Amino acid sequence: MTNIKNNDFLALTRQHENHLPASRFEDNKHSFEIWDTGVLQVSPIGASKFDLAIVLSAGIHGNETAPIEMINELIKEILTKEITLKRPVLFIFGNPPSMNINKRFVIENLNRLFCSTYLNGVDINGDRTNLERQRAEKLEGYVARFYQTYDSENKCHYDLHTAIKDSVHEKFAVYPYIGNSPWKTQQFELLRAMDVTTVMLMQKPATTFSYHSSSVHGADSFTIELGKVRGFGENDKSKFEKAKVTLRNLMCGIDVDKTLFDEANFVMLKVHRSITKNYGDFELGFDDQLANFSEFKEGELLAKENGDDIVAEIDGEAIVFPNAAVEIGQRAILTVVPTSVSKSII
Ligand SMILES: O=C(O)CCC(=O)N[C@@H](CCC(=O)O)C(=O)O
Ligand SMILES: [Zn+2]
Repeated sequence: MTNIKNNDFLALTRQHENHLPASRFEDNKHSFEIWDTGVLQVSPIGASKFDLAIVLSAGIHGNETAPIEMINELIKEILTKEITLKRPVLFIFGNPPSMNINKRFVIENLNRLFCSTYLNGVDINGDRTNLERQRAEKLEGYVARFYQTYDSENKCHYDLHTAIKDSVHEKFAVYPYIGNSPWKTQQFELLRAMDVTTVMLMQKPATTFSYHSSSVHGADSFTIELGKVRGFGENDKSKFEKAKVTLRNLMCGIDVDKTLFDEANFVMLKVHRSITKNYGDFELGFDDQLANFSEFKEGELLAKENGDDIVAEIDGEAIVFPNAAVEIGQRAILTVVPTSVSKSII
């Protein structure tokens, strides 16, 4: 029997924002293990070998509520036996205390603390071990435990977000840097099924959750931006339906057809550069409301700091995730340019 009241794992998580004791229960189809607040492993009963182990995370930023609500609904469908999983899934609500204050984070951006970055330096209060640093370390441990438990041939991780700004391309994915490895048609088709046809190819390592799963565990891993930041209960669920159906299918063993891949169906972009905020007076050179993927001409102003202008280096350089309020030393703008994946894809 479930010990999740009203089958609402999000409510349980938010009621216990810092800790939930580990527990286990099962029905005739699935075993459920709560590992911590916001961390739930669900596994099909009866099989011991699986072709794919799936990590689904949301709420790494607490105010990005649409994917949090979507994942909660998928969990509810399992708990109420509406659907039956074919593959084990680790569900993660990343930062429950920040969900409860409707903020991106409490002290520090959790999505800059992975790959053991939580060990480095101190936060703005001089603290080495704030809750977000502790959470990053724990989440890394849970993901490792999950992938080690199943030791499946394939691993994937979809880290679901929503963006702060409007966006020329409403839904888009970040494909973490994978060195010389090829991009995967299967993954592009899965994104397309989710209604995500704009993909940003990262060109170097990062300290994000998706890069961590990709680089440490070899998972097919993505940060996926499904729309714009809104409060709990304010999201238009119809806009997330294709993402939800695709993830439900994946969990239930229904895969996309990778032979349908055609690059013409996508907007493929590669990161041209990452502009770091180096001084406290950093300011954007454009309207704060400008949409992600707005293009600039060579020489147009992107930002100013310490008396210097930072300008577009080439025509068509487009901005993504502009944020002058980040901490000094962090990424304040990404710029992207068109690219092709045709030379390195399987
Ligand atoms: O809209 C924004 O400025 C931020 C949206 C967001 O949280 N994006 C992620 C992207 C992570 C990645 O680069 O893989 C982030 O900034 O953490
Ligand atoms: Zn986010």
